[in-house]
Amino acid sequence: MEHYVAGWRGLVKFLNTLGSVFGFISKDAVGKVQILVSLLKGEDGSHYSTIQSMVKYELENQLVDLTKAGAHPTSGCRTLLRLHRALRWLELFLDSLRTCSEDSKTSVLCADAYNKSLSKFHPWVVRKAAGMAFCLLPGRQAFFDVMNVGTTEQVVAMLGEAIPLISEVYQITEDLYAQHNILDIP
Ligand SMILES: CCCCCCCC/C=C\CCCCCCCC(=O)N[C@@H](COP(=O)(O)O)[C@H](O)/C=C/CCCCCCCCCCCCC
Repeated sequence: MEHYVAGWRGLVKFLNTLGSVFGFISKDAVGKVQILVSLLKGEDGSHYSTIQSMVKYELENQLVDLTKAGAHPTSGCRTLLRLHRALRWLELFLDSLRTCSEDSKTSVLCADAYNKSLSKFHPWVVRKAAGMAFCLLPGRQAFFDVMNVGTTEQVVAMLGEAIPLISEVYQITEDLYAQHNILDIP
């Protein structure tokens, strides 16, 4: 969990460099990361050291609203599920950035990745706001420059190593949530 949270913190830091138009996205992600950090550092923190232990603890102690929003709007399982869904967007987006041609539009790549993943969980107003923000994304080269990894070839190689790890984390979480039937926490 500590590493999961650290990963998201790094991503949010990157997002914040893209400008205030992404502030509403960053704010939501920061809020969710903060909830997980509070749980991890709280008095029951030992139960939050892994995603597996969190799921077991919260389900065994009825700390998750399973069918309708109720007493546990900030459960770890619910909060992490939102970030988990966003991780699929990230995986798709990074993979398209890695494989696209130099003149591809990042706004289109980002929107495609979003439409294939996260968008189905968002209401109309969030989808519209996200779509508008995507139009203000910098070009592929600017993305790569901010990453500060080196030449385009080096960034592409780095992404080639990172994406399978993101996919693995995504799949392990997806399987765990499916096994406990908690992929639809409201
Ligand atoms: C070389 C490229 C590196 C790319 C690095 C990208 C860094 C991205 C960092 C953060 C991604 C944002 C994560 C957003 C989490 C959204 C979680 C969510 O779905 N929340 C909604 C549901 O929450 P509840 O209401 O149920 O608690 C919430 O309603 C969402 C509100 C904000 C809008 C979310 C839009 C998400 C768009 C994702 C694409 C981000 C675009 C970034 C462009 C780089």
